[in-house]
Amino acid sequence: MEKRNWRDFKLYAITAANYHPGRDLLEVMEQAILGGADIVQLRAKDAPKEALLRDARALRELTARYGVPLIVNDHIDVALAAGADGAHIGQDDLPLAEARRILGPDAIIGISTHNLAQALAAERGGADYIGVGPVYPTGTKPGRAAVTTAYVREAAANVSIPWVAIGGITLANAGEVLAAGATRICAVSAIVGSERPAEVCRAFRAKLDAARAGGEPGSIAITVNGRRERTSARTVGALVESLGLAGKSLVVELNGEIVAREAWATAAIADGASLELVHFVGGG
Ligand SMILES: Cc1ncc(COP(=O)(O)OP(=O)(O)O)c(N)n1
Ligand SMILES: Cc1ncsc1CCOP(=O)(O)O
Ligand SMILES: [Mg+2]
Repeated sequence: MEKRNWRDFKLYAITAANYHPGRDLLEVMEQAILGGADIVQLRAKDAPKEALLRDARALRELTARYGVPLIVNDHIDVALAAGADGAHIGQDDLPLAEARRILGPDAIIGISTHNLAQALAAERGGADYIGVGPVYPTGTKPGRAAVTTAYVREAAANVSIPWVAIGGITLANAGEVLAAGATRICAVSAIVGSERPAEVCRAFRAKLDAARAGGEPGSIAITVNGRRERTSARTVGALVESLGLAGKSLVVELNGEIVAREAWATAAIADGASLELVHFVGGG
């Protein structure tokens, strides 16, 4: 998969099958991607290796279809075997230099950090991105002390590689995390534990976009009715919603083809897409 622009990610979704019993992992993660998650991590702490590899391969296929990077948590061997884009390691996992040696120079390697000294060490050591957290206490990693938004502020002021705030982040407190200087958010339970992961992701994206409006990382360039615009929407439905046209009498043409209303929710918009939106006003 192409690594182009992966650094522009804004919304990082991590798997956790325990939060969606009875629902398929791929279905949940596809919903997250359709809602605007632009990087996906496979994290399954207790899964046997065989099951982990099976899920990694299935997620590889799914994420490649949407051009979304796939990261595997902890297991460098599974990341390699599944052809993932990279791996995420923690302070107690395989050292960064070893992970880099195994995965190679092009792999995306992320590291968890809990204070600024760790963040600066990760930066010096050649990490591609840093996790900053847990910002709040979270049932996904019970017993871990929260670093609070104080560390988010420190990261915002001092870290120059991409970094993502993680831990206990929900739609209710995301504003506080963004106000502390985060421009990227990672969530597990808030996304995959929701009945409607796509809606939650869209709402996170709206907050991320509102916090840093205009040509920000994660947005794509599209043409709408002849005008060049940037958007974080990845489907026709999300675009229509973001333009305040949901529920209106509308015909949508995507790259010269009319998109049936039933297909709006899944019709993907890629960078460079051209759309015509014809809105019928009044009538009768
Ligand atoms: C994006 C991101 N940030 C932090 C973590 C946590 O990694 P780690 O500290 O190794 O803990 P486990 O996830 O392995 O329990 C992460 N996975 N992803
Ligand atoms: C994996 C991880 N690392 C730090 S906090 C965390 C869990 C985040 O999960 P949630 O978004 O459900 O709080
Ligand atoms: Mg780990």
